[in-house]
Amino acid sequence: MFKLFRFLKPYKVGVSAVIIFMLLQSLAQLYLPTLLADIVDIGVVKGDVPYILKFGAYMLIVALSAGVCVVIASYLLARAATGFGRDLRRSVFAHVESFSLGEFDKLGTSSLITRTTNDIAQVQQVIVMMRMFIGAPTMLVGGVIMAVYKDFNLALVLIAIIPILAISIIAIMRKGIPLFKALQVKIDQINLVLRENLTGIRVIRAFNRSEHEQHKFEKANRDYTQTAIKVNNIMATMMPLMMLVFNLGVVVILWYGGIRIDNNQMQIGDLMAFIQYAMQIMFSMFMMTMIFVMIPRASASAVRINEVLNMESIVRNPESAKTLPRGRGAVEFHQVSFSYPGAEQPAIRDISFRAEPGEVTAIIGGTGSGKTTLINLLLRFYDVDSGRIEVGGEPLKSLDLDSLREAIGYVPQKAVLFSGTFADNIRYGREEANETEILHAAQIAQAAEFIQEMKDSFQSVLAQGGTNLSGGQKQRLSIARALARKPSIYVFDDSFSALDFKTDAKLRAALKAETKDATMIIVAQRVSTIMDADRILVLEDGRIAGMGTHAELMKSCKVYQEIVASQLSEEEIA
Ligand SMILES: Nc1ncnc2c1ncn2[C@@H]1O[C@H](COP(=O)(O)OP(=O)(O)OP(=O)(O)O)[C@@H](O)[C@H]1O
Repeated sequence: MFKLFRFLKPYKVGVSAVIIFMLLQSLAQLYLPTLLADIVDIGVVKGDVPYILKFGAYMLIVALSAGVCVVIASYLLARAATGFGRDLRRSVFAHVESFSLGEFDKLGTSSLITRTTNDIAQVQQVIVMMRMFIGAPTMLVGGVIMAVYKDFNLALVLIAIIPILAISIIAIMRKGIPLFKALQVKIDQINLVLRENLTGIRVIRAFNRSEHEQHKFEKANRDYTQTAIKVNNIMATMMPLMMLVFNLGVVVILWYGGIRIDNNQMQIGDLMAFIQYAMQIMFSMFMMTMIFVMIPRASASAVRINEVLNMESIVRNPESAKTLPRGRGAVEFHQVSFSYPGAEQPAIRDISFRAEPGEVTAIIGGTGSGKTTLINLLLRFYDVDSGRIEVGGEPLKSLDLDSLREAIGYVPQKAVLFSGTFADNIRYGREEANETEILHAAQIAQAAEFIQEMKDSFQSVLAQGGTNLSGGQKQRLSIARALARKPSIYVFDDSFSALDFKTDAKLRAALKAETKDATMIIVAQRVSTIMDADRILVLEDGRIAGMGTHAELMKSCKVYQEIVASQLSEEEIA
Protein backbone atom coordinates (compact mmCIF):
# COMPACT_ATOMS: atom_id res chain seq x y z
CA MET A 1 0.00 0.00 0.00
CA PHE A 2 2.90 2.35 0.75
CA LYS A 3 3.77 2.16 -2.95
CA LEU A 4 0.47 3.86 -3.70
CA PHE A 5 1.25 6.69 -1.31
CA ARG A 6 3.43 8.15 -4.06
CA PHE A 7 0.13 9.51 -5.37
CA LEU A 8 0.01 11.72 -2.24
CA LYS A 9 3.11 13.61 -3.38
CA PRO A 10 1.21 16.57 -4.87
CA TYR A 11 -0.54 16.99 -1.50
CA LYS A 12 2.57 16.79 0.68
CA VAL A 13 2.18 20.34 2.05
CA GLY A 14 -1.41 19.61 3.12
CA VAL A 15 -0.46 16.23 4.62
CA SER A 16 2.47 17.78 6.55
CA ALA A 17 0.08 20.41 7.93
CA VAL A 18 -2.30 17.61 8.98
CA ILE A 19 0.53 15.93 10.92
CA ILE A 20 1.38 19.20 12.73
CA PHE A 21 -2.28 19.99 13.55
CA MET A 22 -2.92 16.48 14.82
CA LEU A 23 0.18 16.57 17.04
CA LEU A 24 -0.98 19.92 18.45
CA GLN A 25 -4.45 18.52 19.03
CA SER A 26 -3.06 15.48 20.87
CA LEU A 27 -0.86 17.67 23.06
CA ALA A 28 -3.85 19.87 23.90
CA GLN A 29 -5.95 16.82 24.80
CA LEU A 30 -3.16 15.53 27.03
CA TYR A 31 -2.94 18.84 28.84
CA LEU A 32 -6.65 18.99 29.78
CA PRO A 33 -6.67 16.35 32.59
CA THR A 34 -3.69 18.05 34.27
CA LEU A 35 -5.59 21.36 34.27
CA LEU A 36 -8.60 19.55 35.73
CA ALA A 37 -6.44 18.05 38.47
CA ASP A 38 -5.15 21.51 39.36
CA ILE A 39 -8.69 22.95 39.52
CA VAL A 40 -9.78 20.16 41.88
CA ASP A 41 -6.66 19.93 44.03
CA ILE A 42 -6.00 23.68 44.35
CA GLY A 43 -9.23 25.47 43.39
CA VAL A 44 -11.95 23.18 44.78
CA VAL A 45 -10.08 21.86 47.83
CA LYS A 46 -9.07 25.38 48.93
CA GLY A 47 -12.35 26.97 47.75
CA ASP A 48 -10.40 29.43 45.55
CA VAL A 49 -13.13 30.57 43.10
CA PRO A 50 -10.96 32.98 41.02
CA TYR A 51 -8.47 30.11 40.52
CA ILE A 52 -11.27 27.81 39.35
CA LEU A 53 -12.57 30.46 36.93
CA LYS A 54 -9.10 31.25 35.58
CA PHE A 55 -8.15 27.62 35.01
CA GLY A 56 -11.67 26.84 33.76
CA ALA A 57 -11.12 29.51 31.08
CA TYR A 58 -7.73 27.96 30.25
CA MET A 59 -9.40 24.58 29.84
CA LEU A 60 -11.97 26.10 27.52
CA ILE A 61 -9.29 27.75 25.37
CA VAL A 62 -7.23 24.52 25.19
CA ALA A 63 -10.32 22.46 24.29
CA LEU A 64 -11.37 24.97 21.62
CA SER A 65 -7.86 25.02 20.13
CA ALA A 66 -7.90 21.21 19.96
CA GLY A 67 -11.28 21.38 18.17
CA VAL A 68 -9.99 23.94 15.64
CA CYS A 69 -6.92 21.76 14.96
CA VAL A 70 -9.16 18.74 14.23
CA VAL A 71 -11.42 20.73 11.91
CA ILE A 72 -8.49 22.11 9.90
CA ALA A 73 -6.76 18.69 9.77
CA SER A 74 -10.00 16.98 8.62
CA TYR A 75 -10.53 19.56 5.90
CA LEU A 76 -6.98 19.30 4.56
CA LEU A 77 -7.04 15.53 4.71
CA ALA A 78 -10.40 15.28 2.94
CA ARG A 79 -8.96 17.42 0.12
CA ALA A 80 -5.82 15.30 -0.10
CA ALA A 81 -7.79 12.03 -0.01
CA THR A 82 -10.21 13.03 -2.77
CA GLY A 83 -7.34 14.32 -4.89
CA PHE A 84 -5.45 11.08 -4.25
CA GLY A 85 -8.50 9.03 -5.32
CA ARG A 86 -8.97 11.10 -8.47
CA ASP A 87 -5.30 10.87 -9.47
CA LEU A 88 -5.12 7.14 -8.79
CA ARG A 89 -8.32 6.46 -10.77
CA ARG A 90 -6.92 8.55 -13.61
CA SER A 91 -3.65 6.60 -13.58
CA VAL A 92 -5.32 3.20 -13.44
CA PHE A 93 -7.70 4.19 -16.25
CA ALA A 94 -4.89 5.54 -18.44
CA HIS A 95 -2.80 2.43 -17.78
CA VAL A 96 -5.68 0.09 -18.59
CA GLU A 97 -6.17 2.00 -21.85
CA SER A 98 -2.64 0.94 -22.85
CA PHE A 99 -3.42 -2.76 -22.31
CA SER A 100 -3.58 -5.19 -25.18
CA LEU A 101 -6.56 -7.53 -25.28
CA GLY A 102 -4.33 -10.15 -23.61
CA GLU A 103 -4.29 -8.19 -20.33
CA PHE A 104 -8.06 -7.69 -20.47
CA ASP A 105 -8.47 -11.45 -20.89
CA LYS A 106 -6.13 -12.04 -17.92
CA LEU A 107 -7.68 -9.64 -15.41
CA GLY A 108 -11.30 -9.69 -16.57
CA THR A 109 -13.44 -6.63 -17.25
CA SER A 110 -15.52 -6.94 -14.06
CA SER A 111 -12.46 -7.16 -11.87
CA LEU A 112 -10.98 -4.12 -13.60
CA ILE A 113 -14.16 -2.18 -12.79
CA THR A 114 -14.02 -3.21 -9.10
CA ARG A 115 -10.35 -2.35 -8.92
CA THR A 116 -10.87 1.12 -10.40
CA THR A 117 -13.83 1.92 -8.14
CA ASN A 118 -14.25 -0.10 -4.94
CA ASP A 119 -10.59 -0.95 -4.37
CA ILE A 120 -9.46 2.64 -4.85
CA ALA A 121 -12.24 3.76 -2.47
CA GLN A 122 -10.87 1.38 0.19
CA VAL A 123 -7.39 2.87 -0.03
CA GLN A 124 -8.82 6.37 -0.13
CA GLN A 125 -10.68 5.59 3.09
CA VAL A 126 -7.37 4.83 4.80
CA ILE A 127 -6.09 8.27 3.83
CA VAL A 128 -9.20 9.88 5.30
CA MET A 129 -8.45 7.99 8.51
CA MET A 130 -4.81 9.07 8.51
CA ARG A 131 -5.75 11.61 11.15
CA MET A 132 -6.12 8.70 13.53
CA PHE A 133 -2.74 7.23 12.54
CA ILE A 134 -1.10 10.34 13.93
CA GLY A 135 -3.47 11.10 16.80
CA ALA A 136 -3.81 7.60 18.26
CA PRO A 137 -0.14 6.64 18.85
CA THR A 138 0.64 10.15 20.17
CA MET A 139 -2.25 9.94 22.62
CA LEU A 140 -1.26 6.43 23.65
CA VAL A 141 2.39 7.23 24.34
CA GLY A 142 1.58 10.70 25.75
CA GLY A 143 -1.19 9.25 27.95
CA VAL A 144 1.15 6.63 29.41
CA ILE A 145 3.86 9.26 30.08
CA MET A 146 1.36 11.59 31.76
CA ALA A 147 -0.11 8.73 33.80
CA VAL A 148 3.38 7.73 34.99
CA TYR A 149 4.09 11.37 35.79
CA LYS A 150 0.90 11.64 37.86
CA ASP A 151 1.39 8.45 39.84
CA PHE A 152 3.95 5.81 38.97
CA ASN A 153 2.47 3.01 41.14
CA LEU A 154 -1.02 3.46 39.71
CA ALA A 155 0.39 3.66 36.18
CA LEU A 156 1.69 0.11 36.59
CA VAL A 157 -1.94 -1.10 36.50
CA LEU A 158 -2.42 0.65 33.17
CA ILE A 159 0.87 -0.62 31.76
CA ALA A 160 -0.25 -4.16 32.64
CA ILE A 161 -3.58 -3.74 30.77
CA ILE A 162 -2.06 -2.51 27.50
CA PRO A 163 -0.22 -5.75 26.52
CA ILE A 164 -3.33 -7.83 27.36
CA LEU A 165 -5.38 -5.65 25.03
CA ALA A 166 -2.70 -5.67 22.33
CA ILE A 167 -2.43 -9.48 22.38
CA SER A 168 -6.23 -9.89 22.10
CA ILE A 169 -6.36 -7.46 19.17
CA ILE A 170 -3.53 -9.23 17.33
CA ALA A 171 -5.16 -12.64 17.85
CA ILE A 172 -8.48 -11.39 16.47
CA MET A 173 -6.87 -9.64 13.51
CA ARG A 174 -4.98 -12.77 12.49
CA LYS A 175 -8.33 -14.40 11.92
CA GLY A 176 -9.79 -11.37 10.15
CA ILE A 177 -7.08 -10.50 7.63
CA PRO A 178 -7.51 -13.48 5.24
CA LEU A 179 -11.23 -12.75 5.20
CA PHE A 180 -10.68 -9.18 4.02
CA LYS A 181 -8.80 -10.45 0.99
CA ALA A 182 -11.58 -12.90 0.24
CA LEU A 183 -14.13 -10.10 0.55
CA GLN A 184 -12.71 -8.12 -2.39
CA VAL A 185 -12.61 -11.22 -4.63
CA LYS A 186 -16.25 -11.85 -3.75
CA ILE A 187 -17.21 -8.33 -4.77
CA ASP A 188 -15.56 -9.10 -8.11
CA GLN A 189 -17.81 -12.13 -8.42
CA ILE A 190 -20.95 -10.08 -7.71
CA ASN A 191 -19.86 -7.55 -10.32
CA LEU A 192 -19.25 -10.31 -12.85
CA VAL A 193 -22.74 -11.80 -12.41
CA LEU A 194 -24.29 -8.35 -12.43
CA ARG A 195 -22.48 -7.31 -15.57
CA GLU A 196 -23.42 -10.49 -17.44
CA ASN A 197 -26.99 -10.00 -16.33
CA LEU A 198 -27.26 -6.42 -17.42
CA THR A 199 -25.61 -6.90 -20.80
CA GLY A 200 -27.36 -10.17 -21.52
CA ILE A 201 -30.83 -9.15 -20.35
CA ARG A 202 -32.46 -9.81 -23.73
CA VAL A 203 -31.17 -13.37 -23.95
CA ILE A 204 -32.05 -14.02 -20.31
CA ARG A 205 -35.65 -12.88 -20.90
CA ALA A 206 -35.99 -14.70 -24.20
CA PHE A 207 -34.83 -17.99 -22.70
CA ASN A 208 -36.83 -17.51 -19.51
CA ARG A 209 -33.64 -17.77 -17.49
CA SER A 210 -34.41 -14.93 -15.07
CA GLU A 211 -34.84 -17.38 -12.22
CA HIS A 212 -31.57 -19.14 -13.03
CA GLU A 213 -29.77 -15.80 -13.12
CA GLN A 214 -31.40 -14.78 -9.85
CA HIS A 215 -30.04 -17.96 -8.25
CA LYS A 216 -26.59 -17.17 -9.63
CA PHE A 217 -26.74 -13.66 -8.21
CA GLU A 218 -28.21 -14.94 -4.96
CA LYS A 219 -25.31 -17.38 -4.62
CA ALA A 220 -22.66 -14.70 -5.20
CA ASN A 221 -24.51 -12.28 -2.93
CA ARG A 222 -24.92 -14.87 -0.15
CA ASP A 223 -21.29 -15.83 -0.43
CA TYR A 224 -20.23 -12.21 -0.01
CA THR A 225 -22.68 -11.59 2.83
CA GLN A 226 -21.54 -14.67 4.75
CA THR A 227 -17.91 -13.59 4.57
CA ALA A 228 -18.87 -10.03 5.52
CA ILE A 229 -20.86 -11.35 8.53
CA LYS A 230 -17.90 -13.48 9.58
CA VAL A 231 -15.62 -10.44 9.41
CA ASN A 232 -18.09 -8.33 11.36
CA ASN A 233 -18.56 -11.05 13.99
CA ILE A 234 -14.84 -11.13 14.56
CA MET A 235 -14.70 -7.36 14.78
CA ALA A 236 -17.75 -7.26 17.04
CA THR A 237 -16.09 -9.49 19.64
CA MET A 238 -13.23 -7.03 19.81
CA MET A 239 -15.21 -4.09 21.26
CA PRO A 240 -16.83 -5.85 24.27
CA LEU A 241 -13.55 -7.59 25.00
CA MET A 242 -11.71 -4.28 25.07
CA MET A 243 -14.44 -2.66 27.18
CA LEU A 244 -14.33 -5.53 29.67
CA VAL A 245 -10.57 -5.40 30.09
CA PHE A 246 -10.68 -1.62 30.33
CA ASN A 247 -13.54 -1.44 32.85
CA LEU A 248 -11.84 -4.03 35.03
CA GLY A 249 -8.76 -1.82 34.78
CA VAL A 250 -10.76 1.25 35.91
CA VAL A 251 -12.14 -0.72 38.88
CA VAL A 252 -8.60 -1.67 39.90
CA ILE A 253 -7.43 1.96 39.42
CA LEU A 254 -10.30 3.32 41.58
CA TRP A 255 -9.72 0.71 44.26
CA TYR A 256 -5.97 1.17 44.40
CA GLY A 257 -6.24 4.97 43.89
CA GLY A 258 -8.71 5.13 46.84
CA ILE A 259 -6.18 3.33 49.05
CA ARG A 260 -3.42 5.74 47.96
CA ILE A 261 -5.65 8.80 48.65
CA ASP A 262 -6.52 7.36 52.07
CA ASN A 263 -2.79 7.03 52.81
CA ASN A 264 -2.23 10.62 51.62
CA GLN A 265 0.02 9.35 48.83
CA MET A 266 -2.22 10.86 46.13
CA GLN A 267 -4.66 13.74 45.68
CA ILE A 268 -8.26 13.34 44.47
CA GLY A 269 -7.69 15.65 41.47
CA ASP A 270 -4.77 13.50 40.37
CA LEU A 271 -6.94 10.39 40.52
CA MET A 272 -9.56 12.13 38.35
CA ALA A 273 -6.85 13.16 35.88
CA PHE A 274 -5.47 9.65 35.98
CA ILE A 275 -8.82 8.16 35.03
CA GLN A 276 -9.05 10.62 32.16
CA TYR A 277 -5.63 9.57 30.94
CA ALA A 278 -6.74 5.97 31.17
CA MET A 279 -9.77 6.92 29.03
CA GLN A 280 -7.54 8.62 26.48
CA ILE A 281 -5.28 5.60 26.33
CA MET A 282 -8.33 3.40 25.86
CA PHE A 283 -9.72 5.67 23.18
CA SER A 284 -6.45 5.70 21.30
CA MET A 285 -6.37 1.90 21.45
CA PHE A 286 -9.87 1.88 19.96
CA MET A 287 -8.66 4.09 17.16
CA MET A 288 -5.63 1.93 16.59
CA THR A 289 -7.90 -1.09 16.36
CA MET A 290 -9.91 0.71 13.69
CA ILE A 291 -6.66 1.34 11.86
CA PHE A 292 -5.77 -2.34 12.15
CA VAL A 293 -9.19 -3.20 10.75
CA MET A 294 -8.85 -0.89 7.79
CA ILE A 295 -5.24 -1.44 6.86
CA PRO A 296 -5.47 -5.16 5.96
CA ARG A 297 -8.58 -4.55 3.89
CA ALA A 298 -7.06 -1.56 2.15
CA SER A 299 -3.76 -3.35 1.60
CA ALA A 300 -5.65 -6.25 -0.03
CA SER A 301 -7.15 -3.60 -2.33
CA ALA A 302 -3.77 -1.93 -2.83
CA VAL A 303 -2.27 -5.24 -3.98
CA ARG A 304 -5.04 -5.52 -6.57
CA ILE A 305 -4.51 -1.94 -7.76
CA ASN A 306 -0.75 -2.42 -7.96
CA GLU A 307 -1.30 -5.59 -9.95
CA VAL A 308 -3.03 -3.45 -12.58
CA LEU A 309 -0.46 -0.66 -12.44
CA ASN A 310 2.47 -3.09 -12.64
CA MET A 311 1.03 -5.10 -15.51
CA GLU A 312 2.83 -4.17 -18.69
CA SER A 313 1.08 -4.57 -21.99
CA ILE A 314 2.61 -7.37 -24.04
CA VAL A 315 1.93 -5.25 -27.11
CA ARG A 316 4.34 -2.33 -26.87
CA ASN A 317 5.03 0.66 -29.02
CA PRO A 318 8.57 0.18 -30.41
CA GLU A 319 11.24 2.58 -29.13
CA SER A 320 12.10 4.06 -32.51
CA ALA A 321 8.66 3.61 -34.02
CA LYS A 322 8.13 4.33 -37.67
CA THR A 323 5.12 6.26 -38.86
CA LEU A 324 3.17 4.61 -41.62
CA PRO A 325 3.03 6.99 -44.61
CA ARG A 326 -0.51 7.74 -45.72
CA GLY A 327 -1.73 5.70 -48.63
CA ARG A 328 0.57 2.74 -48.06
CA GLY A 329 -1.85 0.00 -47.26
CA ALA A 330 -0.57 -3.34 -48.60
CA VAL A 331 -1.02 -6.03 -45.95
CA GLU A 332 1.11 -9.14 -45.89
CA PHE A 333 1.02 -12.17 -43.57
CA HIS A 334 4.11 -14.44 -43.60
CA GLN A 335 3.57 -17.84 -42.03
CA VAL A 336 1.74 -16.37 -39.06
CA SER A 337 0.76 -18.60 -36.11
CA PHE A 338 -0.92 -17.56 -32.88
CA SER A 339 -2.41 -19.13 -29.76
CA TYR A 340 -4.47 -17.24 -27.18
CA PRO A 341 -2.80 -17.22 -23.75
CA GLY A 342 -3.70 -20.45 -21.96
CA ALA A 343 -5.33 -22.04 -25.03
CA GLU A 344 -4.33 -25.61 -25.91
CA GLN A 345 -4.68 -25.26 -29.67
CA PRO A 346 -3.32 -22.43 -31.84
CA ALA A 347 -6.19 -20.25 -33.11
CA ILE A 348 -4.39 -19.78 -36.45
CA ARG A 349 -1.47 -21.64 -37.99
CA ASP A 350 0.94 -20.85 -40.78
CA ILE A 351 -1.15 -18.17 -42.47
CA SER A 352 0.40 -16.43 -45.49
CA PHE A 353 -1.36 -14.07 -47.87
CA ARG A 354 -1.08 -10.60 -49.39
CA ALA A 355 -3.86 -8.02 -49.59
CA GLU A 356 -3.18 -5.29 -52.14
CA PRO A 357 -4.45 -1.71 -52.27
CA GLY A 358 -7.35 -1.31 -54.69
CA GLU A 359 -8.32 -4.95 -54.19
CA VAL A 360 -10.83 -6.78 -52.06
CA THR A 361 -9.50 -9.65 -49.98
CA ALA A 362 -12.22 -11.72 -48.40
CA ILE A 363 -11.95 -14.23 -45.57
CA ILE A 364 -14.53 -16.93 -45.16
CA GLY A 365 -14.72 -19.99 -42.93
CA GLY A 366 -16.81 -21.74 -40.31
CA THR A 367 -17.32 -20.37 -36.81
CA GLY A 368 -14.18 -20.53 -34.73
CA SER A 369 -11.99 -20.99 -37.81
CA GLY A 370 -9.81 -18.00 -36.82
CA LYS A 371 -11.19 -15.13 -38.94
CA THR A 372 -11.52 -12.62 -36.09
CA THR A 373 -8.16 -13.72 -34.71
CA LEU A 374 -6.54 -12.77 -37.99
CA ILE A 375 -8.06 -9.28 -37.75
CA ASN A 376 -7.03 -8.99 -34.07
CA LEU A 377 -3.44 -9.65 -35.11
CA LEU A 378 -3.55 -7.12 -37.96
CA LEU A 379 -4.77 -4.42 -35.53
CA ARG A 380 -2.06 -5.56 -33.08
CA PHE A 381 -4.56 -6.30 -30.33
CA TYR A 382 -2.26 -9.28 -29.78
CA ASP A 383 1.25 -10.05 -31.05
CA VAL A 384 1.93 -13.05 -33.29
CA ASP A 385 3.70 -16.10 -31.79
CA SER A 386 5.64 -16.79 -34.96
CA GLY A 387 5.79 -15.46 -38.49
CA ARG A 388 5.51 -11.81 -39.53
CA ILE A 389 2.87 -9.30 -40.52
CA GLU A 390 3.77 -6.33 -42.71
CA VAL A 391 1.75 -3.23 -43.49
CA GLY A 392 2.92 -0.89 -46.25
CA GLY A 393 6.08 -3.00 -46.50
CA GLU A 394 6.99 -2.36 -42.82
CA PRO A 395 6.94 -5.06 -40.12
CA LEU A 396 3.97 -4.43 -37.81
CA LYS A 397 6.17 -4.43 -34.71
CA SER A 398 8.27 -1.53 -36.02
CA LEU A 399 5.26 0.70 -36.65
CA ASP A 400 3.93 3.27 -34.24
CA LEU A 401 0.68 1.80 -32.86
CA ASP A 402 -1.32 5.01 -33.29
CA SER A 403 -0.15 5.47 -36.86
CA LEU A 404 -0.97 1.82 -37.67
CA ARG A 405 -4.47 2.10 -36.24
CA GLU A 406 -4.99 5.47 -37.89
CA ALA A 407 -4.44 3.77 -41.24
CA ILE A 408 -7.17 1.21 -40.55
CA GLY A 409 -10.92 1.70 -40.71
CA TYR A 410 -12.15 -1.15 -38.53
CA VAL A 411 -15.73 -2.32 -38.32
CA PRO A 412 -16.05 -4.89 -35.53
CA GLN A 413 -18.20 -7.99 -35.61
CA LYS A 414 -20.45 -6.65 -32.88
CA ALA A 415 -21.23 -2.99 -33.45
CA VAL A 416 -20.08 -0.86 -30.53
CA LEU A 417 -21.52 2.65 -30.28
CA PHE A 418 -21.04 5.37 -27.69
CA SER A 419 -23.38 7.73 -25.93
CA GLY A 420 -23.76 10.97 -27.87
CA THR A 421 -25.36 12.03 -31.14
CA PHE A 422 -25.24 10.18 -34.48
CA ALA A 423 -22.80 12.83 -35.72
CA ASP A 424 -20.57 12.27 -32.68
CA ASN A 425 -20.51 8.55 -33.34
CA ILE A 426 -19.50 8.98 -36.98
CA ARG A 427 -16.97 11.65 -36.03
CA TYR A 428 -15.44 9.10 -33.65
CA GLY A 429 -13.67 7.80 -36.77
CA ARG A 430 -12.04 11.19 -37.45
CA GLU A 431 -12.48 14.14 -35.16
CA GLU A 432 -11.91 16.73 -37.89
CA ALA A 433 -14.64 15.32 -40.15
CA ASN A 434 -17.01 18.16 -41.18
CA GLU A 435 -20.76 17.90 -41.67
CA THR A 436 -20.52 17.20 -45.41
CA GLU A 437 -18.06 14.38 -44.79
CA ILE A 438 -20.27 12.93 -42.04
CA LEU A 439 -23.29 13.01 -44.34
CA HIS A 440 -21.26 11.45 -47.16
CA ALA A 441 -19.99 8.63 -44.91
CA ALA A 442 -23.55 7.96 -43.72
CA GLN A 443 -24.84 7.91 -47.32
CA ILE A 444 -22.25 5.38 -48.44
CA ALA A 445 -22.99 3.23 -45.37
CA GLN A 446 -26.73 3.39 -46.23
CA ALA A 447 -27.33 5.01 -42.85
CA ALA A 448 -28.29 8.54 -43.93
CA GLU A 449 -31.91 7.70 -44.64
CA PHE A 450 -32.82 6.32 -41.23
CA ILE A 451 -30.75 8.96 -39.41
CA GLN A 452 -32.52 11.77 -41.29
CA GLU A 453 -35.87 10.29 -40.32
CA MET A 454 -34.97 10.82 -36.66
CA LYS A 455 -36.37 13.90 -34.91
CA ASP A 456 -33.10 15.82 -34.80
CA SER A 457 -31.46 14.06 -37.74
CA PHE A 458 -27.69 13.74 -37.17
CA GLN A 459 -28.00 15.60 -33.88
CA SER A 460 -30.39 12.99 -32.44
CA VAL A 461 -29.01 11.37 -29.33
CA LEU A 462 -28.40 7.63 -29.22
CA ALA A 463 -29.64 5.73 -26.22
CA GLN A 464 -26.85 4.15 -24.15
CA GLY A 465 -24.81 1.89 -26.46
CA GLY A 466 -27.35 2.47 -29.27
CA THR A 467 -30.09 0.35 -27.70
CA ASN A 468 -32.74 2.34 -29.62
CA LEU A 469 -31.33 1.07 -32.94
CA SER A 470 -31.75 -2.19 -34.79
CA GLY A 471 -28.78 -4.53 -35.31
CA GLY A 472 -28.52 -3.52 -38.98
CA GLN A 473 -28.73 0.19 -38.15
CA LYS A 474 -25.95 -0.19 -35.62
CA GLN A 475 -23.81 -2.00 -38.17
CA ARG A 476 -24.35 0.70 -40.78
CA LEU A 477 -23.46 3.39 -38.27
CA SER A 478 -20.22 1.67 -37.36
CA ILE A 479 -19.44 1.33 -41.09
CA ALA A 480 -20.03 5.08 -41.50
CA ARG A 481 -17.63 5.68 -38.61
CA ALA A 482 -14.91 3.69 -40.39
CA LEU A 483 -15.60 5.50 -43.69
CA ALA A 484 -15.30 8.92 -42.03
CA ARG A 485 -11.73 7.96 -41.14
CA LYS A 486 -10.75 7.75 -44.85
CA PRO A 487 -8.18 5.08 -44.07
CA SER A 488 -5.89 3.23 -46.47
CA ILE A 489 -7.03 -0.15 -45.12
CA TYR A 490 -10.60 -1.19 -44.41
CA VAL A 491 -11.30 -4.14 -42.15
CA PHE A 492 -14.87 -5.39 -42.05
CA ASP A 493 -15.24 -8.19 -39.54
CA ASP A 494 -18.47 -9.87 -40.51
CA SER A 495 -20.02 -6.42 -40.64
CA PHE A 496 -22.77 -7.06 -43.16
CA SER A 497 -24.35 -9.99 -41.36
CA ALA A 498 -27.28 -8.00 -39.94
CA LEU A 499 -28.13 -6.38 -43.29
CA ASP A 500 -30.77 -7.68 -45.66
CA PHE A 501 -29.55 -8.83 -49.09
CA LYS A 502 -30.76 -5.63 -50.83
CA THR A 503 -29.04 -3.23 -48.39
CA ASP A 504 -25.94 -5.45 -48.39
CA ALA A 505 -25.70 -5.24 -52.20
CA LYS A 506 -26.40 -1.46 -52.28
CA LEU A 507 -23.81 -0.84 -49.59
CA ARG A 508 -21.13 -2.88 -51.33
CA ALA A 509 -21.78 -1.11 -54.65
CA ALA A 510 -21.45 2.31 -52.94
CA LEU A 511 -18.35 1.16 -51.09
CA LYS A 512 -16.65 0.05 -54.30
CA ALA A 513 -16.40 3.58 -55.69
CA GLU A 514 -15.50 5.09 -52.32
CA THR A 515 -12.76 2.65 -51.44
CA LYS A 516 -11.23 1.99 -54.85
CA ASP A 517 -7.66 2.85 -53.76
CA ALA A 518 -7.85 1.24 -50.34
CA THR A 519 -6.96 -2.27 -49.22
CA MET A 520 -10.23 -3.99 -48.35
CA ILE A 521 -10.30 -6.96 -46.01
CA ILE A 522 -13.76 -8.39 -45.57
CA VAL A 523 -14.62 -11.23 -43.21
CA ALA A 524 -17.98 -12.69 -44.11
CA GLN A 525 -20.24 -15.64 -43.50
CA ARG A 526 -22.35 -15.11 -46.63
CA VAL A 527 -20.86 -16.21 -49.93
CA SER A 528 -22.96 -13.61 -51.79
CA THR A 529 -21.13 -10.83 -49.89
CA ILE A 530 -17.69 -11.85 -51.10
CA MET A 531 -18.30 -13.65 -54.40
CA ASP A 532 -16.76 -10.88 -56.51
CA ALA A 533 -13.74 -10.34 -54.25
CA ASP A 534 -10.32 -10.30 -55.95
CA ARG A 535 -9.05 -12.93 -53.53
CA ILE A 536 -10.91 -15.20 -51.15
CA LEU A 537 -9.15 -16.89 -48.24
CA VAL A 538 -10.89 -20.00 -46.98
CA LEU A 539 -10.08 -20.79 -43.36
CA GLU A 540 -10.62 -24.10 -41.63
CA ASP A 541 -9.48 -24.81 -38.06
CA GLY A 542 -7.05 -21.91 -38.18
CA ARG A 543 -5.39 -23.02 -41.45
CA ILE A 544 -5.80 -21.82 -45.02
CA ALA A 545 -7.87 -24.42 -46.85
CA GLY A 546 -7.83 -22.54 -50.14
CA MET A 547 -7.13 -19.16 -51.75
CA GLY A 548 -8.26 -17.67 -55.04
CA THR A 549 -11.24 -16.10 -56.79
CA HIS A 550 -14.74 -17.50 -56.46
CA ALA A 551 -14.42 -19.30 -59.78
CA GLU A 552 -11.02 -20.77 -58.92
CA LEU A 553 -12.14 -21.95 -55.50
CA MET A 554 -15.30 -23.49 -56.90
CA LYS A 555 -13.02 -25.68 -58.97
CA SER A 556 -10.25 -26.40 -56.48
CA CYS A 557 -11.39 -25.99 -52.86
CA LYS A 558 -13.62 -28.61 -51.27
CA VAL A 559 -14.27 -26.58 -48.11
CA TYR A 560 -15.39 -23.59 -50.19
CA GLN A 561 -17.62 -25.77 -52.34
CA GLU A 562 -19.23 -27.11 -49.18
CA ILE A 563 -19.83 -23.60 -47.80
CA VAL A 564 -21.39 -22.49 -51.10
CA ALA A 565 -23.52 -25.63 -51.34
CA SER A 566 -24.77 -25.30 -47.76
CA GLN A 567 -25.77 -21.69 -48.25
CA LEU A 568 -27.48 -22.20 -51.54
CA SER A 569 -29.52 -25.06 -50.22
CA GLU A 570 -30.35 -23.04 -47.11
CA GLU A 571 -31.57 -20.17 -49.26
CA GLU A 572 -33.54 -22.52 -51.44
CA ILE A 573 -35.15 -24.08 -48.40
CA ALA A 574 -35.99 -20.61 -47.12
N1 LIG B 1 -9.94 -14.15 -26.26
C1 LIG B 1 -9.80 -15.45 -26.52
N2 LIG B 1 -9.17 -16.26 -25.65
C2 LIG B 1 -8.99 -17.57 -25.90
N3 LIG B 1 -9.41 -18.17 -27.03
C3 LIG B 1 -10.06 -17.43 -27.95
C4 LIG B 1 -10.29 -16.02 -27.74
N4 LIG B 1 -10.94 -15.54 -28.82
C5 LIG B 1 -11.12 -16.60 -29.65
N5 LIG B 1 -10.60 -17.72 -29.14
C6 LIG B 1 -10.55 -19.07 -29.79
O1 LIG B 1 -9.82 -18.94 -30.99
C7 LIG B 1 -10.46 -19.66 -32.05
C8 LIG B 1 -10.72 -18.74 -33.24
O2 LIG B 1 -11.65 -17.76 -32.87
P1 LIG B 1 -12.10 -16.58 -33.83
O3 LIG B 1 -12.88 -15.62 -33.01
O4 LIG B 1 -10.94 -16.08 -34.56
O5 LIG B 1 -13.06 -17.35 -34.83
P2 LIG B 1 -13.96 -16.77 -36.02
O6 LIG B 1 -13.57 -17.52 -37.24
O7 LIG B 1 -13.88 -15.31 -36.08
O8 LIG B 1 -15.40 -17.25 -35.54
P3 LIG B 1 -16.83 -16.54 -35.74
O9 LIG B 1 -17.16 -16.61 -37.18
O10 LIG B 1 -17.72 -17.42 -34.94
O11 LIG B 1 -16.70 -15.17 -35.19
C9 LIG B 1 -11.72 -20.25 -31.46
O12 LIG B 1 -11.44 -21.62 -31.21
C10 LIG B 1 -11.93 -19.53 -30.16
O13 LIG B 1 -12.44 -20.40 -29.19
